Amino acid sequence: MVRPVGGTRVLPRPGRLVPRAVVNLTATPAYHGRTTSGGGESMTVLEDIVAGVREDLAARQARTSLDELKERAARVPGALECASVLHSEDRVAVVAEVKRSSPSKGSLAPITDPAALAAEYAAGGAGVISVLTEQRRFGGSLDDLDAVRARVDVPVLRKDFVVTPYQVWEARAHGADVVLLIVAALEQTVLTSLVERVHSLGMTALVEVHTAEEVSRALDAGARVIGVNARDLKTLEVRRETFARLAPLIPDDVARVAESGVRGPHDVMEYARAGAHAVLVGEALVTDGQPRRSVADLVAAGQHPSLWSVRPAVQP
Ligand SMILES: O=P(O)(O)OC[C@@H](O)[C@@H](O)c1c[nH]c2ccccc12
Repeated sequence: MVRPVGGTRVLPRPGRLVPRAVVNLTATPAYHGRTTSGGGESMTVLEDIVAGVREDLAARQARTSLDELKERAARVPGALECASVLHSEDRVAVVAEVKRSSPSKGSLAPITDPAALAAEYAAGGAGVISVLTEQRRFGGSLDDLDAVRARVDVPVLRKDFVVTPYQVWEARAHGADVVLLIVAALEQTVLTSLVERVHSLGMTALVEVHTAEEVSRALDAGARVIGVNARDLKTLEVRRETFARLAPLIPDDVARVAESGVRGPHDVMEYARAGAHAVLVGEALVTDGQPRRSVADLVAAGQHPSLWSVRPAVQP
């Protein structure tokens, strides 16, 4: 096994307070189910996004060699441990996302200062900050990741369409602690080797699933943290019941993250009752104009005593 680069830091407490981020409420609906880009053939949204990601990746690889990335990764502080945050038995962790736009809604918020927004999230009690780095459809970048990493002390998730080990090294070189891997975008052998690569660099893989079959693939690949995305990546519709359907297939020693569709505290409690250890929230936090308070409300909902006195072990 490869040793974690730079060792593992002890998780510090959430970061300092900064002025509230300014966010904008405009959203441009831009629904895409199937597209015809990418050579004229009909592609799913996921395939289309991955094709763009591969092009952008080729450009970065031409600029920065893997060896340079590895040197950079060796110089940054080691990845933060986040199993305890994402797998607590007495609270639901809130993973708060820096997300400018999405394929389903178009522009959500300009987010001119992602670090300030992340600091607000951390001040509100977010356990992890998720940063979209995909550029074409989500308006993110590695610069956003750098800015957020430099500002907050809580674990940071690189949210992108990771299909090569180069992107995993890139995540580490830019200070990420957690890397998203989407089962639907990866062949099983590639998924398994990417999970191993993420773990060998001391980071945590958040392995995203949409179906029962993908849950088994995630478990076979060695996932310790599984995210059930309620948004169907083909149709882009949110179906919150997907989490309750798939959660019983995920054993208790694996952290269950409910992704997408959290509108407020009520949804956090619903996901918690269905067995979520964490929730991942983007749109609701970037569009409501008071990110610190909104995160704090979600955190409070996830610690509600009624959840922990009644929460049953999830039965298969
Ligand atoms: O904005 P929402 O509905 O709160 O969803 C957040 C998050 O789940 C979503 O951004 C997401 C989940 N998986 C992804 C994979 C790629 C890009 C984005 C995502």
